[in-house]
Amino acid sequence: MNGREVVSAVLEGEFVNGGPSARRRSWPQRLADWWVRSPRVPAALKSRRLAVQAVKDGVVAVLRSPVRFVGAVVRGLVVAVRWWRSWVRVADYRAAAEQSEKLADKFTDIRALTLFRWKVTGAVLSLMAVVVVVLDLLYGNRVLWIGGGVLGVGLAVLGRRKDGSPGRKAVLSGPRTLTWTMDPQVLVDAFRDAKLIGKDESLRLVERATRQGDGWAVTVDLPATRKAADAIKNREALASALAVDEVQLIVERVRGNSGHAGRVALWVSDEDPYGSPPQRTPLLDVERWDAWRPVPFGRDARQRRVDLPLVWTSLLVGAIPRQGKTFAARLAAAGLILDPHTRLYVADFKAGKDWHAAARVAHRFMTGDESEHVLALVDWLVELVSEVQARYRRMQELDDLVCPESKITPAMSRDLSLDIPITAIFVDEVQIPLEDRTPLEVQDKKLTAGEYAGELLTWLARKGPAAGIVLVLATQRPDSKTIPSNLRAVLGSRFALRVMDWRDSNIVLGEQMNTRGYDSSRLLATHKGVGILRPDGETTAGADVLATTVRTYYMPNEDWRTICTRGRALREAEGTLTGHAAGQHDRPMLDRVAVARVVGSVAERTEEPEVPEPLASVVAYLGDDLEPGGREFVPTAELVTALEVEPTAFGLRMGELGCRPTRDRITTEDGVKQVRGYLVADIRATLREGSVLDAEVVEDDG
Ligand SMILES: Nc1ncnc2c1ncn2[C@@H]1O[C@H](COP(=O)(O)OP(=O)(O)OP(=O)(O)O)[C@@H](O)[C@H]1O
Repeated sequence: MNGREVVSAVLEGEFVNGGPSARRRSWPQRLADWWVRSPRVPAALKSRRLAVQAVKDGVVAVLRSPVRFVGAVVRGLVVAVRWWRSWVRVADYRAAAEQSEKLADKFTDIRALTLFRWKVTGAVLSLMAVVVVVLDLLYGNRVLWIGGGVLGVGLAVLGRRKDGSPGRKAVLSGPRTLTWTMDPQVLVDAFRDAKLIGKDESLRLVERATRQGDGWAVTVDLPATRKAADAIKNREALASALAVDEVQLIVERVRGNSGHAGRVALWVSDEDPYGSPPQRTPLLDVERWDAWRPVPFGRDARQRRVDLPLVWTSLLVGAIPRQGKTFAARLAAAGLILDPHTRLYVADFKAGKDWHAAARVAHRFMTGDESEHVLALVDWLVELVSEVQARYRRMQELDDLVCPESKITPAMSRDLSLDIPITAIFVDEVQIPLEDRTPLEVQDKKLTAGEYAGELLTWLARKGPAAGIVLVLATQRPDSKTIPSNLRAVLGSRFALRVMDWRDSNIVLGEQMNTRGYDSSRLLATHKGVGILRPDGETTAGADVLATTVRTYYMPNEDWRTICTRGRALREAEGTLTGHAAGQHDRPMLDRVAVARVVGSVAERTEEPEVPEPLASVVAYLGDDLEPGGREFVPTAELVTALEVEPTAFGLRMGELGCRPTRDRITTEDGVKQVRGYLVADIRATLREGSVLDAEVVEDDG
């Protein structure tokens, strides 16, 4: 099946979702809707693709039936012989005698019975032989055929595969990888082994395994009360049960009208989906791009295109060195470069060659990692803050037709007379300016250049997107000290390539993302350019998909240069080449005092005490449950598992912070139990003492 079909299969679950307009629908639409959703209508009648699949399955079933019949007969024969053996040996009587240690007493009885059963066997066989010979003489060969046929069917029925059918289980069952495509029972066993369903529970197959792209796809319904989200979370256990590497297994929820909270779509790739050579960016084939369209970013494991929306959001890229951060940030830049109506600010603190070509198109450009560069960045940010304020003032003056909300629109961004183009600022290795300790005095307040840059960036990420400012920050050090939590909380899209551990991954992707099954420290070092993308808003994978593993397109320097040259030519043609690229090296005109005042007032309001770990993780984990009316009690075991912490150290640290555990009753699958845990009211009280509750609610961007 080709790639386009794969995408449409996924979108099927996404788009049928009715908005407000879906309320008043005509009856044919409602009938169509019912048809798609009804469990009574066979899946094969719901779509052309499924019908074709059903026909193919039918043909395969017919072709395979002789082989399956012979298999069933052989199994039936084995079952029959085993049964006869245990009968003739009087196995049940013998076992009972053995158990009650009376085997010696009963030995004579058993022997007599065995002898008798042998005789019965001999007599029956002789009788059957005589009957067959006589019938054969009377009616000819036909009897043998009919007898053989009846016996074969009988044995096949006895040997058919069914739950609990007798037979030995192979200890080494060979590669399980593809068996499940033929035998759904293997899939059920895998879900059981992965503890995603109970021993007595089963799965409902929504769609049989079908070939999609370079792998197999199957959709199943979990039993009632089991959640698809848990299947996603425990993908690794499932991959182990199916005997594949976890990068080969994609588990997704099916949402919308044809999905529900317990419906899971699985896709198992034949081989490492990121093992093949990377693809080049499709932007190379286009003359120009529209910044308002999501930028082609990469492909997921199933080779579905993943696009990244940039306008109205901001992006944080984090990873350990040499994993492809700069390459990823450049992909985002490439889309904007090919739109002549965007203005670019590029600050390359990596000070390498990677960004060089952008100097030809950027309104402001610098490369270097000295203090002077950090101060220059601060100036740019001050300039942008004034610009954002000026834009809001200008938007207020515009009539409702041009500017319906206090937000930039595509038409406004392209109107040269308004002069409010989409403006993107790219800062590579943003940890360098953020950690800079050059002293600054802003409005009589002494602070470092790093702190001020952090405040300005936070202000821009918060206020800028609606005014057309796009922030793209890449960092090698995604720790909480380097990127202030206030700043992280307002960066909408995140892309985490490989990092050192799950904490760093959560810092880039958002609190608790590891417990939801997204941990970029699990990515392989050899998989360069592969990362977890948590986009802001709708992507091609659908608005409901929390995050996707993406392999970015490969855009080496030569392609990057081509795109920058093309971007320059477009700007020259449109008359939008400005600033650095146009040879104007003037320093920005700055109203530092006014900017310090607006940023300072926001910064003061948002300056909140940090919640220490592990309390911060507990708070993030509890989320809304922390509010009054949420949960009253949370077991320690649950927290320890969810946060992946060492229990003793966790208990000690929580104690130091003022949270003492208590015992309470909880209802589990095995009945009511008394367990240790924390009262949520106590956690709330501890936070309030440190007056940090509000702070963390802002910070909890997960
Ligand atoms: N999508 C991709 N496919 C294949 N290889 C890639 C991809 N993206 C990046 N790479 C490779 O990864 C290498 C490192 O990329 P990049 O320079 O972007 O890393 P970085 O994370 O920015 O490193 P540093 O932290 O040192 O700045 C590149 O040389 C490139 O060859």
